[in-house]
Amino acid sequence: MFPDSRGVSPSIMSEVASYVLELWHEHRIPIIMSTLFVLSLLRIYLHSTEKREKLLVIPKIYEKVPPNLVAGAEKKSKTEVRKDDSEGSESTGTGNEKWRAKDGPRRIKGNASRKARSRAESGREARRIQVLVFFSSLTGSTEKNTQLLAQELATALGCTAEEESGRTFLPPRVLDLAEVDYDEYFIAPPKPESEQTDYFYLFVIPSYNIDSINDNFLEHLRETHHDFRIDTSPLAPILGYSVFGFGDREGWPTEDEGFCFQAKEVDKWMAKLSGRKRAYPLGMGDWKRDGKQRLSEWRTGLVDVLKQVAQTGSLGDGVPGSGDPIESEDEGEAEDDGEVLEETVDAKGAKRSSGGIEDVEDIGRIMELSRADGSREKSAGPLAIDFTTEGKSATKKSVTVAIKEMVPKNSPTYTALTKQGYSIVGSHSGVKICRWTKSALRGRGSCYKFSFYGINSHQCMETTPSLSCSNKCVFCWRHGTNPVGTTWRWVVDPPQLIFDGVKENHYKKIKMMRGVPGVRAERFAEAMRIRHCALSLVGEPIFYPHINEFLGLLHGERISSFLVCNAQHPDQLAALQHVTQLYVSIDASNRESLRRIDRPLHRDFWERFQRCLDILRERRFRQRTVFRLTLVKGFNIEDEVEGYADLVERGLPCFVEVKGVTYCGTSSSSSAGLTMANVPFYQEVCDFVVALEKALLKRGLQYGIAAEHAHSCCILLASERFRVDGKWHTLIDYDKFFQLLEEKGPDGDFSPEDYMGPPTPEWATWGNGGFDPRDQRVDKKGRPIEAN
Ligand SMILES: Cc1cc2nc3c(=O)[nH]c(=O)nc-3n(C[C@H](O)[C@H](O)[C@H](O)COP(=O)(O)O)c2cc1C
Ligand code: SF4
Repeated sequence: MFPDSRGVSPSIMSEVASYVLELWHEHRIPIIMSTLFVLSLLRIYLHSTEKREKLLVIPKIYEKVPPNLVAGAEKKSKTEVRKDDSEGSESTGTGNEKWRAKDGPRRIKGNASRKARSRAESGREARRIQVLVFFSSLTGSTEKNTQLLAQELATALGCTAEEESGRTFLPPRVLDLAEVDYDEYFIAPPKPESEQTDYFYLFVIPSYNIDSINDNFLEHLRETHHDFRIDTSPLAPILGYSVFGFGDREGWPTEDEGFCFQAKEVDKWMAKLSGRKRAYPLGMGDWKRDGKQRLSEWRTGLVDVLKQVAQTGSLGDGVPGSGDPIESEDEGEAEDDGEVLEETVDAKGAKRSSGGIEDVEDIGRIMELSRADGSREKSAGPLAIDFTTEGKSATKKSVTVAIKEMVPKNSPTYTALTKQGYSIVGSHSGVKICRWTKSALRGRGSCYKFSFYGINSHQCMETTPSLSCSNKCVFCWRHGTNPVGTTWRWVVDPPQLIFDGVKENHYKKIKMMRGVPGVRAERFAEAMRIRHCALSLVGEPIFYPHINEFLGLLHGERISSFLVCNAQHPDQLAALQHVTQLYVSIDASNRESLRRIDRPLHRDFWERFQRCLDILRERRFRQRTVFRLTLVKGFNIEDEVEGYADLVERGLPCFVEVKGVTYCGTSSSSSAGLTMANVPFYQEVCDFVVALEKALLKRGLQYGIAAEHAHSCCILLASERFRVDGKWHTLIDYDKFFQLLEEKGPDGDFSPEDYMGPPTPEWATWGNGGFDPRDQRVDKKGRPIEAN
């Protein structure tokens, strides 16, 4: 071998080469790994020190998302994957760096948008709302109605095409479901043309039981919901949605038979896709009859909601179940303004109210003690007034003490009552939506007062100006949490404050129902005008020192008053001015039974009770008086018929309402030994009423069984004064009542007959069950449930 030109022999070179090759073969993996590692480090270093453009993966609409939301916003961009696909590899249109879809299955997420949405909902920035009105139409009527709807919405929301800039609302856009690309609107909200725009979806859908565009559309919604690549709520970024359906009652008389069934379907799928953003109840109208009127009511309600959304950026709170796709069978708590028997002790509540200064009753006791000590505090507040003690002691008890609030905000009583759904107004008043109001809003039946007296449950407010009571009835559903006492020793709130507060809270609670599936748009709209007030919630309304002024405020707004008192405050009863209907609870027929059932705090409870009956007798031609009997098996049914007949003879009420106690589930009443076994069967209530009627006739008293509401185990006996030409007239002419009141004043001389209404509807009379035929009660399989 000869050395090469550099003087290295070829044999040495070949040896070196084979050595290197050998080395490579032996260590190639560590070498490759180390090289890759070093390269990665180098890349990371260069990347972190590089001066880069701002990361612009966020769609322009949410451009100002704070840095901590950038990651979320990146996900948001993914929601547009399908849209991007449909647009090829074009930019998203914002001019920003586009998001490139990767190969393989893609997941479309709505949750990132939720972050952006919550920001949008915070209302911190002036944003625009784009209402999109989708419709379908085969024969054209829905299209016409939708165009008109959009124009009316534009006017009501204050936006026109010419004046769009600077407005909160952009002019609504009408979109035909036969023409739109579903992917563009129903996989994610579309990309807005301008920044700061949020969407609100409306649908006007006629139903067709033949193949139509509706089927394609519904199929798309269904598929989107079930597509594993797409989040279950990809439309969550929209502000809200609502659906109106057109149908034909002639061919499809009821919902079960298919009336507006496709609108209901759209409503259901949109609830799922939007993450429960039903902003207003599903509206339905018969195109031949009430369609236009229903659509206009629906629009009016929607405008309110849209304005609220514009103001607050959100739909506001809803009751549990709001926005759910379909109705649940649960109608909420089983309480109403009747008496409810509960089964077991609410352990928590009971514990809380048993120790320390936890109850107004305790506060009262402590005040008594402090008085006994002689340690009277000087107070700048109003004097304590004893309203319940007669004559002599009234002045004596006007002791100067520091007046406290009945239910202070920081008290366990307040917490317990609010937990049970009460809104506390001021310091001693409360309001709550009763189960019948909710039920009527959903078309599932009204309370017995609709059948007997024509009270619309969905327009009825249940309230009390005094949460305190002087009884501790065993069947009281107040979980033992309401304050009790025999005298008023608390701060007295002015009637106007209470009136404004209870109305405000009632409406607030009604509004919280608007996302609940099954709520009927027309009833929801009607519910926004209170027409009746049941003063019977919890506590004793006539305990409130300004009850007459409070009634004046109710009547001033033409709200009828049904006042229930416990027959323990004769002085207040005597001073009471006109109410639409005056109730006295008659929980037992004799002293011992009353003591056992009502557990009254007054020692002279029986005398007070009897005085109240006498007052009712005197007033029977001025007030529409009612005895309310609540039957509790084992307590006040057996062998008491004669005793009750005696009481009726003494008080001569216009009506006697007999109601079986209602079962509720939890209670402090178990301490009184009550169980479900104490709830009488409807047949037992019927038997009792028949026996009572007989006992009354035996005494020569002209009463008869006028009406029934089997659904709530309630039967009405009425004086013959309310039978005209052989027909019962238990309904009330409310307009006439207000007219008389306005003409003659709150102490005016007019009688219950003067505002007697038309005949009791046939379906409500004795033997016909009494279930409101406008409503439908169905079981889980949609089968009608017999009302009686
Ligand atoms: C063939 C046909 C089938 C229909 N099916 C239903 C139905 O199942 N339920 C319903 O409530 N209305 C039904 N309707 C009534 C329509 O929904 C109603 O007439 C609607 O106003 C039509 O709207 P359009 O003129 O925009 O197509 C049907 C009407 C037709 C002509
Ligand atoms: S009268 Fe009013 S508060 Fe009472 S149960 Fe009926 S709807 Fe409810």
